[in-house]
Amino acid sequence: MGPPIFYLSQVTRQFQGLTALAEVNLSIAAGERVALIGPSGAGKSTLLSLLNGTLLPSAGQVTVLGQDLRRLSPRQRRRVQRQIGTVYQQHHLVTNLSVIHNVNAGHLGRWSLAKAAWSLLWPQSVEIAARALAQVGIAEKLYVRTDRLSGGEQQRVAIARVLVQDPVAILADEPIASLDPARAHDLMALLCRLTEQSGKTLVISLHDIEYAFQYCTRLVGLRQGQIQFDAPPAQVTDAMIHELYRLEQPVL
Ligand SMILES: Nc1ncnc2c1ncn2[C@@H]1O[C@H](COP(=O)(O)OP(=O)(O)OP(=O)(O)O)[C@@H](O)[C@H]1O
Repeated sequence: MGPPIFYLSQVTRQFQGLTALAEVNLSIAAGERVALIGPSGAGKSTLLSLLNGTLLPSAGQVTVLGQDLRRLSPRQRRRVQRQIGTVYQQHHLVTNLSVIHNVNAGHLGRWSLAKAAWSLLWPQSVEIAARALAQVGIAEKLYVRTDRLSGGEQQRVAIARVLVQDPVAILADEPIASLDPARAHDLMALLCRLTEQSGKTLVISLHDIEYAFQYCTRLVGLRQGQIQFDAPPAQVTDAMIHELYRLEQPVL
């Protein structure tokens, strides 16, 4: 097995005195499909933000593609960050622009300002955008205004934008939370297919654990900022899940 894509050693992240993650150790290799599960506030989004460098740790070390993000200049850090694509539940699309502009935003880290500006008038890299849209199953929407699409289609545009970026790893924060079960399964299957085909790594936070069991190769259970278990689905028992989501008993 090659060097890990993500490596966290004793990572703690605090927000104004609140500890969102505490002394987390985690190593994720190329091609893994890792689900982050656990109750609200467990630290799943915080962990994803550490993996893509949106947040830096308060203590400990986060290594992405062999680079310690805290030791890099902003420019070097951006170069590493471009290799990590993130799909958010709120898709962060500019909905009054056509789909192609939103997909092309995946190039922005690499394009010059002039090319980016020019692309607003004359879309560049049409073929690449069209291929990405075909991969997510909405090839015909290339020139449609983004706000004319359904929520599920907009989610696919967000994934196409990440594909154009051609990242080594895809992170997804609750990507199926607003979808009905049929569309949620469809999207999970799509994310698996896209990452499996190209050997990309997938790290995905999920509220609905059924999808984690069905589609991921590894489940990381987070509770109160700590990893409670880290195992393949076949080794995760009902008792472990029950314990993960257990409500705290109020102190009387
Ligand atoms: N920017 C922030 N400022 C202050 N506190 C934060 C910030 N981001 C997260 N937190 C806190 O850190 C803890 C972990 O939050 P996080 O969003 O990572 O959890 P989560 O497991 O993703 O929850 P959910 O499933 O509800 O999205 C929570 O107590 C949250 O309130």
